[in-house]
Amino acid sequence: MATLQAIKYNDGHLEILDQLLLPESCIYIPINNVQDAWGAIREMKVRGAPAIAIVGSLSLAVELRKLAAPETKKDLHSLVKEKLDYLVTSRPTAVNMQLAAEACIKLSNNLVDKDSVDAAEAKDVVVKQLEATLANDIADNLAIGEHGATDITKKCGNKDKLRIMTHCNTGSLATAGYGTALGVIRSLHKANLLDQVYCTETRPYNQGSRLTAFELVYEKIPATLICDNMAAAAMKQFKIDAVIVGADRVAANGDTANKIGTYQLAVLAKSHNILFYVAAPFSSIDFQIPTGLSIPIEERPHSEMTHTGNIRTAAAGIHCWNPGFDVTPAELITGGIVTEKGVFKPDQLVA
Ligand SMILES: CSC[C@H]1O[C@H](OP(=O)(O)O)[C@H](O)[C@@H]1O
Repeated sequence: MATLQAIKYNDGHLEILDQLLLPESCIYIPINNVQDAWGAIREMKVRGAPAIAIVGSLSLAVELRKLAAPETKKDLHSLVKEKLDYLVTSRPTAVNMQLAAEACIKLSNNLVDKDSVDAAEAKDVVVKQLEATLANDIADNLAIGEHGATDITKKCGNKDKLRIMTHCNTGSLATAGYGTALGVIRSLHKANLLDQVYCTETRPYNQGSRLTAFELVYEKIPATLICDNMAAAAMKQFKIDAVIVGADRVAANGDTANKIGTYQLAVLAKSHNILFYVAAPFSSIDFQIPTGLSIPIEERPHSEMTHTGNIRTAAAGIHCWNPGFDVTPAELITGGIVTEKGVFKPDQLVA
C-alpha cells in the first residue's frame, strides 16, 4: 500500500498536504514560491526536518523554472543565496534546510567561475540539485528502515515480535516518504516482526495523535496511542523492547535535538533498561557543532499550549513555556543512531 504523501511535486508544480487539517481532512495546497513555503513551514502546515528542507528547496525550484535565464551567473548566485538564506529563517532547530541551502549556494557559487557553463545552463544545474532532494530523501529513508530493523532485531535477541515506542511524527508526513523512525517501524512491520507500536500523543501540537496515529491506521500497522504522561507506565506494563525517535539536529558528538519530550523518554528508557534509538539521515547531522549545547531551540506560540483549535483549555493569563524541542545527550542513545549509511554509536559519527 502506498504511504501518505506530504509533498507532491511534478515538473515545477508543488503542493503540500496541509497537516494542520489532519486527521479530519486531507487537503493539498499549492506552494508557488519561497514566500509560500516559508509561511507553510512556520505555521507547520508542513513540518519535519527532512520535509522542511525538501519543500523549501522545491519552492525555489518552482520559482527558478518560471524565471527567464538570469543576465549573469553572478545574478543567479545572488538570487539563489537571498532566497535560501530567507528559507533557513523559517524554523531554527532542524538543520536540514540550512545544510541544503549551504550545498546549493556553494554549487551556484562554483558555477560562477565555470566558463563552460552559461547562465541558463547554470540555472538548470541549480534546479536539478534542488529537485533531487525529494528522491534522495526517499532512498535515505528506505535504507534507514532496513538498517534500523536489522539492528533492533539483533539487539533484542531476535525476538519474533517486537514492541516499539515512538514519539512525535517521523513518517511520510515528516519526509518525502516512508519516514525515519517510522520508516524503521514500517520495515519491522513488513518483515512481520512488529507486535505493537506505542505512539505518544506528543503535546502540545499532537503530532503523534494527529499524524503518526493517522499514518499507522492508514497502513493498518498495529498501534496504540498513549498520552505523553503514560510513557513510563507503558514501558513497564507492556515490556517495550525499544524506543525509536527522529531528529531535527544531531551534533557531532551525537547529542540530538528532537521534539520536546524526547529527552524524558530517553531517561525513562534508561531506567527501564530499554534500548533507545535515534533515526536520522546524514542530512540531519550538523558536524559544524561539537555538542547539543549549540543547537538553537525554537520557542513556539503559547497558544499551541493554551488552546485546542479555537477552544481555550488553559487559564487566561497563565505564563507558558513552550520549547518545540529538547536535547537528548548522546550517552542516553543506547541503541545507536540509525542512518542511511548504517547504525552508529553516537560518538562514531563521521562526516
Ligand atoms: C523525520 S524527523 C521529524 C522531526 O521533526 C519533528 O518536529 P516538528 O513536527 O516540530 O517539525 C519531530 O521533532 C520529529 O522527530
